[in-house]
Amino acid sequence: MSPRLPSVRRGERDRPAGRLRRARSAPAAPPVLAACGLSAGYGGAPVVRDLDLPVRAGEVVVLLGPNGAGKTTTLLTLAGALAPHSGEVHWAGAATTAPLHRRARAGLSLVPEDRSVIMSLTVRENLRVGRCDPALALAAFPELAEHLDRKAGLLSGGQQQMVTLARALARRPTALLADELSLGLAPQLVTRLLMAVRAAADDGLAVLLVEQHVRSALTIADRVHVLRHGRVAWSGTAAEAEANREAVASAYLPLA
Ligand SMILES: Nc1ncnc2c1ncn2[C@@H]1O[C@H](COP(=O)(O)OP(=O)(O)OP(=O)(O)O)[C@@H](O)[C@H]1O
Repeated sequence: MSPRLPSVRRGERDRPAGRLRRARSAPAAPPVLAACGLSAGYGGAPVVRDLDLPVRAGEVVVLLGPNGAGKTTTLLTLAGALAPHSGEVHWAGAATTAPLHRRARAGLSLVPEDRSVIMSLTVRENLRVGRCDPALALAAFPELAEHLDRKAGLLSGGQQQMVTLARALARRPTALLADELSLGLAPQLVTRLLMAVRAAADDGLAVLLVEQHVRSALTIADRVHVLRHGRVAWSGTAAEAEANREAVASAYLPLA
């Protein structure tokens, strides 16, 4: 999918950014999850290098970048699905090498790029999988209530993604890592999913979001990192990203 560049003109405020993003004035808390000098990849050569990326309780950090920049690799390494080549992942203030299932038990929720609903199960059954509290899932997405007895395979892509996200949120995680929630979805659904993520962050969840849908992601982001060729090419607050759209967009351009 082609990246959607942040091309909104200043002053064009047809999105609910101001309402979705909470005011942040408190001093920075220690991160729940952090990449510290992290390099990672597949086999010998690292795909991402020297990443420093803290994610704090109550904030949404968005990782942007062109195809192949290393966003998913970063997410998988932070989640414990990939071992770092060098550097460390810190969880709750200490370095961790725990695998994904142990990080999940400790409060990390990963929403991978492929919607992980079980198609042959009903929505109700999906919402009971993996220490999930169905009542919490329905609190996040009340619109799923009318589909509880439908097989997940019969839902639309957006509804399936709601089930995936509802389940992830209903495990009461302390950190949520989500890869391309918006992939292939209509803008209205993207907004709905991102609003649920923002609400969870406002309740204290630490969120790292990989997104191609830049404009939507900026509506809920607190901080933004742009990856290019496995390195951070640009970092700043969401307000700075909005004010420096050219700098952010240039990370998507091919090298001269
Ligand atoms: N399982 C794998 N084995 C080997 N190389 C991989 C594997 N997965 C990804 N890569 C390579 O690592 C690089 C970064 O991929 P990654 O998926 O992290 O990028 P991305 O920024 O998430 O891209 P996209 O936006 O296209 O999903 C790419 O060159 C990709 O081909």
